[in-house]
Order: sequence, then C-alpha cells, then structure tokens
Amino acid sequence: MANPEIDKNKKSCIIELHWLIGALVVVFFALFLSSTIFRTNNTTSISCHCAQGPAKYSEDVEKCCCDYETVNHLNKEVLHPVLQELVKTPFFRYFKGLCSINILGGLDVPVILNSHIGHSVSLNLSFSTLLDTSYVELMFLLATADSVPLLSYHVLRLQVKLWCDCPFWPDDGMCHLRDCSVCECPENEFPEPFKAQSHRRSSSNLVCLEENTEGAVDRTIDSKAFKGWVEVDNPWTNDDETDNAEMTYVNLQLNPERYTGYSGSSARRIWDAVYIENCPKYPSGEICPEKKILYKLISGLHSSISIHIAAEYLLDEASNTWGQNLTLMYDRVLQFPDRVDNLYFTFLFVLRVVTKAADYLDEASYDTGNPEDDLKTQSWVKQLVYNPKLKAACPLPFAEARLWKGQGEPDLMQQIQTHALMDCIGCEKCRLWGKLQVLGLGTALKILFSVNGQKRLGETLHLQRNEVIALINLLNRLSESLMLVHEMGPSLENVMGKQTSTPSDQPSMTGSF
Ligand SMILES: Cc1cc2nc3c(=O)[nH]c(=O)nc-3n(C[C@H](O)[C@H](O)[C@H](O)COP(=O)(O)OP(=O)(O)OC[C@H]3O[C@@H](n4cnc5c(N)ncnc54)[C@H](O)[C@@H]3O)c2cc1C
Repeated sequence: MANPEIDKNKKSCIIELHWLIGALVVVFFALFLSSTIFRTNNTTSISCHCAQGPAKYSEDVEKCCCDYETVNHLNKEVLHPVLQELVKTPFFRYFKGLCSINILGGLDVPVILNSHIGHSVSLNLSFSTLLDTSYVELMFLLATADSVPLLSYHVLRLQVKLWCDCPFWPDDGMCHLRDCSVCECPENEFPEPFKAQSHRRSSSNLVCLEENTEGAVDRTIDSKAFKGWVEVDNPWTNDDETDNAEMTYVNLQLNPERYTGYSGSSARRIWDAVYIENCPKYPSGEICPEKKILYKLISGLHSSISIHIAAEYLLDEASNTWGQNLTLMYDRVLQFPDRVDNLYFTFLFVLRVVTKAADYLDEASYDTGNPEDDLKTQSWVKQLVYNPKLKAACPLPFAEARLWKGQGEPDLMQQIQTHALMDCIGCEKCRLWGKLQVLGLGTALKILFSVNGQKRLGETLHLQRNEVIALINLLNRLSESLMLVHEMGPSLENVMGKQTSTPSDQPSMTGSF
C-alpha cells in the first residue's frame, strides 16, 4: 500500500530535481550565449586572443583572429599541399623579372623612357635626391629635364630588365657563389602564349650565365597572350606588361630561394635601407607605431628569407654538400620571438588578401596555351581560395578594417622605393626572389586597399599577371617557412637553449639531404 508521506516526499523531490535541471539548463544556456558573444566579438576585434604558439613563441599573432596552432594545422593540412602544386603549374612558375629604373653607371642617371616615346632623358639624380623626392616631384624633375615635353605617368614607364643596376649606389655585387646566378634556358620549355612573336630572340642569345646553375630564363614576352589580364600601371610597383624584349622570364622552380653566399656590407645595406624606408625610426631602435604594419611585413619577409637560406645551405663547398643549417636558423630567426611572430603575421596578412580576392582569382584567366595544365591551375586556385577547412578554421585571419586605423594607407613612394632597392641586391637569384616577394607584398596591399564602399572587389581591382604570380609564390614561400618553424622550432629551442651560441655561419647543427 502506498505511503502518502513517502509519495509526498517523492513528489517534492521530483519537483526540486526539475527545478535543479531547469536552473542548470538556464546556467548552461547563459554560459553558451556569453561564450558565443565573446567569440563573435573576438573575430571582429583586433585584440582577439590567440592560443598558445610553439613553446617560446607563445605570444599572440598580433592583430590576428586566428591562433598559432590553428594556423600551423591549417598550413600543414590544407594550404601547404595546395600551394606546392599551384606553384609548379606553368602559369605560376614563370615570373617576369623587372626593375624600376635602369641606370648605366655611377650616380648619374640616364633614364631611358619607353621606346615608343622615343626620348632619352639624362638626369643627375643622386641617391638622396631619389630618396628625398616625392613621386610627383620626381616626375616634374623628369618632365623639366632637357627639352622633353611634360611627361605623363605613362611616359614615366622606364625601360626595365631583370639585371638592371641599382638606382641608389654603384653596384658592388658581393656574391661569389655560382648559385647567385639565374640561368637562361631553352625556349622550348616556355609556355607558348608567353612568347612575343615580334620579339622572339634567337636561341644563340640564350646563354647560361653559369654553366651548371639550375635556372631557366627566356627574355621574350607576349603582352597579348593573357586577354583576361588588364595591362594598366600598377601604382605600387611600377610594373607594366608592355612588349619589351629586355624583360626576362624566369622559371622559379629551377631557381630556388636558398643560400647563395650573398652577405656582408652589401646585403646589410639593403636590409637597413628597406627598414629605414618603411620605419624611419629603425636606426635608433625605437619602434615606429605609425609604420608598424609595414615594418612587421618586411620583418616577416626577412625571417622567411633567412629560414630558406638556413633550410638549403651549402654545408661544404668543396664537396658541394647541401643541407639544413639549424644553428643559423636559430641564430637569425627562432631565438627572436618577434621575428617569428612577424613571420606568422605576414603569412596571415597575405592569406587574408588571397581569400579576400577569392572571386577575382577564381574568375581570372590562367591561360598558358595548354588547356590541360590550365584547367589544373584553375582547380588548384579554387581549392586554395574556397577551401571549406580554411573558411571554417580561419574565417577572418585579419580585421583589416582596423588594421591601418590611425596609420593611414601606406605611402606610394615607399612602395616604389622599396621595390627599387631590390635592384641594388648584388646577387641575381636573391634579386629575383627579393623583387618577386616585394611585388607580392605590394600586390597584397593593393588588393587590401582596392575595396571601395559596397562595390565588389572585381569592379575596383585590376591585377596584372605578374602580380598574381608574385602573390601566390610569396604565400607559398611563407607557408614553407611556417612549416619549417613549426617542425624545427620546439626541438631546436631545446637543444640551442642548452648550447652556448656558435657563430651562425658555422653549421654546428646540420641536417644534410
Ligand atoms: C631582399 C634580399 C634577398 C636576399 N636573398 C638571399 C638569398 O636568396 N640567399 C642568400 O643566401 N642570401 C640572401 N640575401 C642575403 C641575406 O638576407 C643576409 O643579408 C645575409 O645572409 C647576411 O646575413 P646577416 O647574418 O648579416 O643578417 P641579415 O639577414 O643581413 O640581417 C641584417 C640585420 O637585420 C636585423 N634582422 C635580421 N632579421 C630580422 C627580422 N626578421 N626582422 C627584423 N630585423 C631583422 C638584424 O639586426 C640583422 O643584424 C638577401 C638579402 C636581401 C636584402
């Protein structure tokens, strides 16, 4: 028989349990809501918190909305494999070398204008004149030189070629190693649409600069080959795609960025000039908040170049043994958390730009005259820019609307001069990769600032073929550097932390391959 007292207790117990469950549900729901709101705020705020990075490099990727571990994972699983395939395609493996100003000796600057203009202007422009002169003033200087009529921006397109001289100081090429050189190779491996019928060079002109270097160059171009690519001036880089027999295509796959032996005061002077250009307070050691983003981008690129040098280092010149110089990797990059951080920053910056221009890149023409290859290229591009894993893991690597807040847009003249400084690199292969990656950064900035109000990016953005090639190859270089830092960082940290520092050029820790 039922005991009414026990039944009553049971009932009140059940009611209390219901209340408890109800309360728990409410608390859980409230917690869920607040965490969602917190996360939403984080993706739109520049101060989003990033999770722990590798060992010592546990600071946040500044101004990011994607944590280190996510970036590492995403890079390894998704981006790196796709990028590796993409840069091998004919479209992305040929880069057209260019320079901003062609100087023929000393500090006197005979500037050769476009051949169809037919004028040759001789100016005495010193290093300081070039650095101190604003772009508009420089145009005026050119315009008033000799009796040349007023020159428009188009007239200012200068005759360019890959191995032009430095506009700022006499070239003092310090590269002694064969591997500094870029090799020119036969025409037959070059995509047909890239070749200009009117400027085809005889194969006798195609000489290898060094007998056994691994590069390939063809100087012919065809400005009409890529109908989808608009040939307009690029304000960031002074690039142009006009017919010019002096321009040179290089097969990047055959000219890897690696140790070349280029060093000393020549290399140091370039880096110093680039940093001063983008951060005037650099020599004093002061940080430069108004230029901080540009500084971080340059520093990230510098880290990446150093990582590649260390990853493919000539360990023994006599036996031509190549391998990893881990001491150098640690000494130049890994021991400096800010340099590692800047590498991640630059990678995320370029990645954000690529995803931002996704529709544009997807719709672009990748014609090299080989439909099969071109379809593959198109497909890899799609896999890169619309990758669902990328979207899920890193929906907004950057809140770029706030990135430049209070800093103004980067200065056009700085971009041009940084690019021109690449012509002062006394090593052809370093110059090639220096130019490509600075062009890639310039293209990233151009894309970032092309968005105008509610307009679609495609309506305001016009990219040249070389810019897209530079952008994707830059992203690939950064992606490779991230892989190396992620793989080597923690173990190197352990070993090097215990060792006394050894000179970086003596590979005390190596891994040959
Ligand atoms: C554009 C460019 C491309 C190059 N490409 C190659 C190449 O492909 N192969 C090759 O062998 N050499 C290349 N070099 C040379 C190479 O970068 C070094 O300059 C050279 O190896 C000498 O190194 P270093 O130890 O003197 O220091 P550097 O790398 O020359 O650095 C100079 C100074 O800059 C500061 N610094 C270094 N790294 C950073 C950073 N990430 N952020 C902020 N500050 C930093 C430090 O104070 C350092 O002392 C290139 C040079 C330039 C300018």
